[in-house]
Amino acid sequence: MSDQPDNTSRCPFTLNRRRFLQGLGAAGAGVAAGGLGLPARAADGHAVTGAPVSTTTAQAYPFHGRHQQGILTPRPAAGMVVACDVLARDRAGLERLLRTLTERIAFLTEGGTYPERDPAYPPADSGILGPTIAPDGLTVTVSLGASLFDARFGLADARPRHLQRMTGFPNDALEPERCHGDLSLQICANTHDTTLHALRDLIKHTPGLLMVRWKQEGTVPVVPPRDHGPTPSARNYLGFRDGTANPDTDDATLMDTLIWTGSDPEEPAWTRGGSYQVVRLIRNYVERWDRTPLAEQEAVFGRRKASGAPLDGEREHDTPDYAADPGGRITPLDAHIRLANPRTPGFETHRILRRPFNYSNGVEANGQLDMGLLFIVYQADLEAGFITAQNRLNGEPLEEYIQPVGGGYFFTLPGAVDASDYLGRALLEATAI
Ligand SMILES: C=CC1=C(C)c2cc3[nH]c(cc4nc(cc5[nH]c(cc1n2)c(C)c5CCC(=O)O)C(CCC(=O)O)=C4C)c(C)c3C=C
Ligand SMILES: [Fe+2]
Repeated sequence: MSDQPDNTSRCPFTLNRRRFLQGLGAAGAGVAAGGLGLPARAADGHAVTGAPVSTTTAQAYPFHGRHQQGILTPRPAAGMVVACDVLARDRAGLERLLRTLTERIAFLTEGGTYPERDPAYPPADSGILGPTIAPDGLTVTVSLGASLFDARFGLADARPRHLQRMTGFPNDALEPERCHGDLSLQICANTHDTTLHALRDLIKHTPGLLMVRWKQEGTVPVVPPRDHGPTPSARNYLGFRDGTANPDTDDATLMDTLIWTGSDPEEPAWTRGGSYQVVRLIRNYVERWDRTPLAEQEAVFGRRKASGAPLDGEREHDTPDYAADPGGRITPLDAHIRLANPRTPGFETHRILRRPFNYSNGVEANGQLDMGLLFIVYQADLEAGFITAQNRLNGEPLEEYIQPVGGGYFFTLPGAVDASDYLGRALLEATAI
């Protein structure tokens, strides 16, 4: 017998009452639904509470390959970075963790049905996407922090050459509880729920091995499909198109030079096919920004706000010609894009691949919106890439409107090439005693 109180006499939507209303004519039912709480229906016949429909749930990125997914893969609408502490006590535990992550990510990114369990036990899955999950463009990218290469697991001699603990830059106000980590998970998908589902699955399968340290979720605004021409870059929360001047990810030779570790003979051999990941949580002071004149906003970035074009061009992908403007009359010398990439001979080796998401976390005690950029970049050499760019940007006019508050440096593991491989295998084999 149920231990719930019998509320039927007080409930306004009893079965009998529903049956009565269903017997009304269409017009009468419409009125009644609005007034009495029956599921309201839109013109296309969907109930208000029916699930929103997506056409991209079947989209899948193959998990196995030389490189992990989530780096050259186009940014989807939802992303998050989760930094974790590794709780495993020894190398066997670390191997178990890496094998489990590999096996779970392979399943989650392909999709499938969870096994049914004896109801006396917890279900196999959180169930937030139902018993069968679709891939929904999911990618999970696993990277290691410098702290994992301490004395715990005997990895110290195999640390990637440039991997180090992130240190503060002059404009930083880093919050310790939102910095660093032994391991980062970058989780991206077409919908936010798919990223959260993946995270809960990974946590459920790694008890005693992994603990979340901090997490930042983000989004990218979606645009309608276009009939012709390239899709313009998405906008950040300062209203500017962000990502325009990224290196061409279809150029495999360029990616081998700029993004994938492998060409530097000083790097440990196991790192081949990986990449350095930088994550920065950068607060945007949007109230101040929204009261700044348009001309000043455009001078801060060196680009037009509406089109994303450089100040000396007309279209988003026009190339700025700084050589023709040595004094900075058109594009100020301290404009963000001019500092970040002066486009001088030889500077190509310092280019980075940016893959940021916008974040909105709520409200500060002073009533200001806590919004910003979950800035994620990849490069083959951390010092030649992010650190060089950030040092050039120190003191830029944009700093009046932004403040980095967290993040970390990580090394993204090479991919698992087939079903017999696992993420981190080459590292563990290279350091086997
Ligand atoms: C250290 C590297 C960088 C940080 C930190 C950074 C923060 C940051 N950037 C924007 C907005 C834009 N950035 C743009 C271009 C751009 N930014 C960097 C580097 C960092 N940005 C680079 C290397 C470039 C490309 C420069 C070039 O090659 O021309 C742009 C312009 C459009 C584009 O190319 O993407 C915008 C807009 C914000 C809001 C921000 C911190 C909150
Ligand atoms: Fe930038």
